[in-house]
Amino acid sequence: MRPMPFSRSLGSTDTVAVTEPRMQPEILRVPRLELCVEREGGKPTRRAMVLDSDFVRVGAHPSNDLVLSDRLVSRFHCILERSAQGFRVTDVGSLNGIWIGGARVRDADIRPECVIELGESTIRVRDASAVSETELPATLSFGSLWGASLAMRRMFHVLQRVGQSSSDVLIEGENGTGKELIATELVQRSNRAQKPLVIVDCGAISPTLIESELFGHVRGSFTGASRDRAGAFEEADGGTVFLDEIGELPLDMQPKLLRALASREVRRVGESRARKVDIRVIAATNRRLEREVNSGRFREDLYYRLSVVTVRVPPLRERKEDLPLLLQHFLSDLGAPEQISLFPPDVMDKMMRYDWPGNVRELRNQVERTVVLGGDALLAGAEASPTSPEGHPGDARAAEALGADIERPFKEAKEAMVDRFEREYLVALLAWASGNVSRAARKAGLDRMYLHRLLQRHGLRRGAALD
Ligand SMILES: Nc1ncnc2c1ncn2[C@@H]1O[C@H](COP(=O)(O)OP(=O)(O)OP(=O)(O)O)[C@@H](O)[C@H]1O
Repeated sequence: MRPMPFSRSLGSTDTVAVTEPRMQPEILRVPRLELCVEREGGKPTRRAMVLDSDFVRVGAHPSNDLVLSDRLVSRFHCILERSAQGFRVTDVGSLNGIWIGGARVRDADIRPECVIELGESTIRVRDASAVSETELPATLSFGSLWGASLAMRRMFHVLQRVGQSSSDVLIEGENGTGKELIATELVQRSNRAQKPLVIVDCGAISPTLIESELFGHVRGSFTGASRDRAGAFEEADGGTVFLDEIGELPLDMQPKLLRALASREVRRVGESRARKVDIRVIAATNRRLEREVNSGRFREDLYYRLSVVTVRVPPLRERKEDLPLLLQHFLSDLGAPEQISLFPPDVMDKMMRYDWPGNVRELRNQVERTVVLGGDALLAGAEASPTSPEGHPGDARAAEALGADIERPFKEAKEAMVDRFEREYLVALLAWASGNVSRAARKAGLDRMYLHRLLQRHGLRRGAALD
């Protein structure tokens, strides 16, 4: 697909007109901040680091970018990152908090000369000679991922480098920001592209089954284990395991995963023999794992192991300049580029003002909905909150299309309609997820076991499903 011409603004320092992806690298001027530690653990000090990457982790643990030796600073205390407004500091669940100007703040936009207090340490934020120059490839896409914002283009740059390496990767980002798409693109660029990619949704598998899903089991090792079965790690041998929603992994499974990652060996449930596996692990989460570590829900050592290479995907509300390009992309994908006329300037204005809590997935759905149902659908979607009880004007038309049969008693007609709906929904859902029930359950927001039962009821899946 080729995006239509549009222009993007990178802020006051830099406005560039973009017509289509160009091959020449481009010099981007990126504002920088300097972080000066003026007090550390109660003692005066003077050390500085320049913040010209997209985020910096601050805390007492050695894996942070800025490590503070202070007994009152948490292992993972706060994050300083670029935002649409400039820079932001966010407390990631520290015990003693972050303080600015005598007030405890959870997150705040920061400016040069702002002083952040944590424990018995202080960091002064300074302007680091205004800007740094970064050479970025002048591309607006990374495979099927599109983005024109500075944040996305910097991420594409990082992804290009990560794609060429074989290291494990952690992808962090809110729901619908494209984490799975990134994982797929990374796999396609790696020398494991022709080897299996096994996706495990740690959030959709019951805690009692997750060990078997990951590492396999031998017959009789638990009720329902009627035959030997290889787990995801063995199935992916030579290829990649994508551990989605890694933040949901039960605490008691975490040391086992850590051992498998460190040794590249797995033991099936009920078996003492270790089996060697050659895998690359890509993990994704919509949680701030630092916060999970601080609250004891995620093991520090596993986080440390997973986060060696971290890619952070910014939420769509932080990069609204991506909207026109994404819109063009989705319209082209739908084979309806001319439907851009459904998005006149007043609609674009509303889209720009909307926060997109469901991120790019929500945008994609809204665009599809608008193309199918007409302009009203998107206006309503962008104005009402996603949980708005008012519904969309298009719903009336959609209900009519359901064809309610008044020749039958209400109860019977309703049951028949629900039945038809369930079946159609499940068929489409399974097709979308290429038969992968975990993925399907996650997309539909259903418990995996419940989805299995539904599939069985509609004759869409044979057998007891899990074994
Ligand atoms: N930058 C992008 N360019 C084009 N399409 C995108 C982009 N980001 C996300 N999408 C689309 O948005 C939808 C959601 O993406 P994806 O499933 O990868 O998100 P996710 O972060 O893994 O979500 P979740 O955490 O809910 O599983 C997909 O249809 C994907 O193709």
